[in-house]
Amino acid sequence: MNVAIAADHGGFALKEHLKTVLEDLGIPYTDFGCHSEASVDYPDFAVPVAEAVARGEYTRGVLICGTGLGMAITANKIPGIRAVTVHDTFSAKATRLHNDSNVLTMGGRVIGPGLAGEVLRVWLETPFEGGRHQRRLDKIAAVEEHRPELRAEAGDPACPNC
Ligand SMILES: O=C(CO)[C@H](O)[C@H](O)[C@H](O)COP(=O)(O)O
Repeated sequence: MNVAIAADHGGFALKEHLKTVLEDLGIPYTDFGCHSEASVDYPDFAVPVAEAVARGEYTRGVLICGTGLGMAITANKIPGIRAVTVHDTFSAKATRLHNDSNVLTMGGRVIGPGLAGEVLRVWLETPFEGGRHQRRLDKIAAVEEHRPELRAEAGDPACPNC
């Protein structure tokens, strides 16, 4: 397990705290920036982290902006990325069990450091359940790959022309 972490200015302070949580958990990480509260653009940080996770260089990505939303929108443009914005531990557990999410985003203007650290810990420690959930992830991958034959094989009723 290793983690790529990044933030924009709205998430900088929370990123710094989450790095201490990763250190306490003994999980190695790389900080992709930013390195201050000076205004920056979140896509410039979401894309390198998402691409590094998609290439398999990191097991998981963690992206923090003001809300977590811009980071998630951007990261989900990268094939193979399942980025989720999560601010509670129930969803953190569920999205790992069911979605095998590989990028977690949070908002530094939304959540405090204590709960954010707990969300991160639960998200990192919960395994993917597989089974029926893998079938659903296969359908997402088929859409992402623009491969209607995969959607047809998967019996996707939302793809009537497959
Ligand atoms: O992308 C976002 C919203 O979906 C993030 O919260 C950004 O951090 C935010 O938009 C930055 O806003 P700012 O006014 O430039 O600080």
